[in-house]
Amino acid sequence: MRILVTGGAGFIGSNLVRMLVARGHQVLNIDKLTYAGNLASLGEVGYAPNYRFAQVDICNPDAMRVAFANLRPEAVMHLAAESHVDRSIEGPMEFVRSNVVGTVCLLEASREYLSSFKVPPSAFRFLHVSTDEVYGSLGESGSFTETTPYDPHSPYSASKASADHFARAWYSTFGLPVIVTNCSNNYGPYQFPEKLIPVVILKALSGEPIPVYGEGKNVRDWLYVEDHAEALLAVLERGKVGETYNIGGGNEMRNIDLVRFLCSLLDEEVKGEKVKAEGKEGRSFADQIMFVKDRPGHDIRYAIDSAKIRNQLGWNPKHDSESGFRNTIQWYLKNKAWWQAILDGTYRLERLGLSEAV
Ligand SMILES: Cc1cn([C@H]2C[C@H](O)[C@@H](COP(=O)(O)OP(=O)(O)O[C@H]3O[C@H](C)C(=O)[C@H](O)[C@H]3O)O2)c(=O)[nH]c1=O
Repeated sequence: MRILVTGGAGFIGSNLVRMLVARGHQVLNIDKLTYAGNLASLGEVGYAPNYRFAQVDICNPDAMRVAFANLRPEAVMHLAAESHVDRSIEGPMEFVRSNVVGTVCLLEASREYLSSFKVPPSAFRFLHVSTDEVYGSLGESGSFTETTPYDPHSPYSASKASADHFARAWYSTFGLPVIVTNCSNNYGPYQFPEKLIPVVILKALSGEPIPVYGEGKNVRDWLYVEDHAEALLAVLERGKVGETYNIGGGNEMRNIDLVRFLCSLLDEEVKGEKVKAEGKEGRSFADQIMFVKDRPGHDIRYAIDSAKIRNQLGWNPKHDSESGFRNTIQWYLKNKAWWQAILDGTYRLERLGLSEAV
């Protein structure tokens, strides 16, 4: 398929693009390259004949017209978004602009493309990728289904909820063939070091305190990013237009249990000389855990019911928490150049197509 991916230089986007390109799809990756967009996350994919990249803001209608005309996509997979809850509390407006206005601009650009190029809706799909945070916060039991009413709490989840509503409105009102997906917490290679998993790994390795918000009792469901990418492709290929699909990893954990588990895996993976050299012999990375001020409005628990996508589309996550988290730790241990450049700020040069040596 010819697929226009938005946000393909981000964490989930780059993992998805890698998979699509490897499977032979023609991909045009549109990314504005804001702070978390990083072309280094795509590496060798950049040279594939079935991959192209354009640094484009989805809010720029002229640039989007050119992108649609160049690719003539059969599908849009919309992942471009501001995604970090803490940042949305610090500065909500960027979330409104990227997630709400950006999505509406893209819906409009898609509608205009179908009309200008006389593409029948049956030959096109718009996959809007969203989050389980739109459903709000659960108590100790229950899980979100596709019919759970929306109840977002953070500026981030409110912006995603709004975008979901706009996407569905373009289906109901204009007949744009929209499908919405809502996923749980993703983790895996190339995740920007502001989210919990890379924060834990990198703080542990640097010997700094590992911050756990509040008492660490909040519960999240963890989905390995490659399983998520597989789910998105299953929805694109076999999902029903106008429907919503929840995508969860089936790995619910309290934050503190997860952080302790990651520390125990790190103890095993970073053993021997390095640990000795840092004077940590006989100690666990868990000793670095520090409880810090809680996130305002911190949702207690997310749990997702993935029965619909499992039963109707035959998708199942392949990674359990042991294999997924171990792979992730090993990836961060092997790919220091990737994250060190982010910590140093030098990865920004990648966006300009320049190397550090220039
Ligand atoms: C960064 C950080 C986080 N936390 C806590 C806060 C959460 O309860 C949990 C995970 O936090 P994180 O910011 O990694 O992810 P969420 O706020 O759950 O949201 C994430 O998963 C959803 C589905 C999206 O849609 C978001 O885009 C994505 O960012 O760990 C800490 O305790 N310490 C830390 O240093």
